[in-house]
Amino acid sequence: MNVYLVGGAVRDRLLGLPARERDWVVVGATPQTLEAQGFQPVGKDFPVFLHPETKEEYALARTERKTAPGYQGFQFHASPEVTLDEDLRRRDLTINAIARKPDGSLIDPFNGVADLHARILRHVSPAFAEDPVRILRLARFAARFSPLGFQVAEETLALARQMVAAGEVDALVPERVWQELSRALMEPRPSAFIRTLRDCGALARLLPEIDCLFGVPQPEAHHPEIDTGLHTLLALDMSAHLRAELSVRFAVLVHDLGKGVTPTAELPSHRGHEGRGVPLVDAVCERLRVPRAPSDLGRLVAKFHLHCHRAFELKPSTVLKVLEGLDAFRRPERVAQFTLACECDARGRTGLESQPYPQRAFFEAAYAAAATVDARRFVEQGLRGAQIGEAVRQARVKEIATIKETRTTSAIN
Ligand SMILES: Nc1ncnc2c1ncn2[C@@H]1O[C@H](COP(=O)(O)OP(=O)(O)OP(=O)(O)O)[C@@H](O)[C@H]1O
Repeated sequence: MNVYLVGGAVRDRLLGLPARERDWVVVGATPQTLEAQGFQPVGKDFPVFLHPETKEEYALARTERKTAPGYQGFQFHASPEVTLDEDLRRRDLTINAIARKPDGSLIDPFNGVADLHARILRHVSPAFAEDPVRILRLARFAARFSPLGFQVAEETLALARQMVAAGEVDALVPERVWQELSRALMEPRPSAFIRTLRDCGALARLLPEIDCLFGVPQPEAHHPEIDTGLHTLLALDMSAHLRAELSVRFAVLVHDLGKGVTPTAELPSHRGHEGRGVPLVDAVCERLRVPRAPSDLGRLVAKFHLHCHRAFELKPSTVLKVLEGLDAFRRPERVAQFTLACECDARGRTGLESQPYPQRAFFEAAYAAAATVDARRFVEQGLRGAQIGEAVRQARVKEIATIKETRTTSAIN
């Protein structure tokens, strides 16, 4: 049997990037041969084994054939007769289909090295069309590698377009879409994921609420970039620039969905878009089965982002209402997440990328002050039931008012 290093580890080393997980492909072996050598089988769908010591993944060379739409519709064929070329042929991109022998020499039947040098994301073979998740992977690699100058090959985009037109992406199960979307959001340029999906028509099928933001104007005075879709992309890349966690990036993606349903007669103004956005965020989250933390934050940022921008104009009681809306007194981490998403929104505008966003510190300080109010004080004073809640609220408002005053005074000084 022969063993080759494949996939991301080979690609990233050629790009001079830090090493990540190593995947191996085994040619000329049976599951029994590997098990006899101490490899442990993992997963029931794939012929994959763990190395007895390194615990790295070794997959038997395999071919696969689509039998039905969707995730489960694949038939794998792994046998000692499957060649390395056959295994590489069913991989997604040429840059992911380079193998390295233990002696360091490369086997590169699909010219992945040339595409690495030319900075091209190109599909390996027509087999690409058999699994629609490859479109999402393509877009995700664009999000990762476009800062290095990578572009999607025209022929790959054309193939992706055909797949979308044939209804292929409609068969994707929500878990696979969310898995790719959530990974793509964590890449250095998440906007390239959305752009690639848009370029091949997949965005309209998977995230129509985002797709319809493109071409929707906003007031130029607030948004020099004008287009709502473009603003969303700028805000998203800002979230990557500020190294935000997943929930924040997802919230940034969906914060302006309400602008997609503004009545035409009201454009370019979007009065009330926050409220209109919430049910759309719900729809996306339900459809893609988005986990609780990002979906909750997405809803909250859609609903309250203008409050954050206007922090200094708000009455202390309104600041408290926002904090309560965030459930901040039980979920304190929400304050930093919410305000960071709002900063990405504010700085995700052409020419305003470096502007300061003091609203964040203000909200944090207002929360910290309000959180010092201790209900026990009012119990000791003899208050009962609803009276306690009201006293706590008033004390919190007072604390926030003090913060507001100091912040305003220091701004004047
Ligand atoms: N759906 C797929 N279709 C075709 N090939 C795939 C698919 N998923 C994975 N591969 C192949 O398996 C390899 C390993 O997959 P994996 O998802 O670990 O990505 P990777 O390229 O190692 O990148 P990452 O850096 O994200 O781990 C890929 O490089 C690719 O060759």
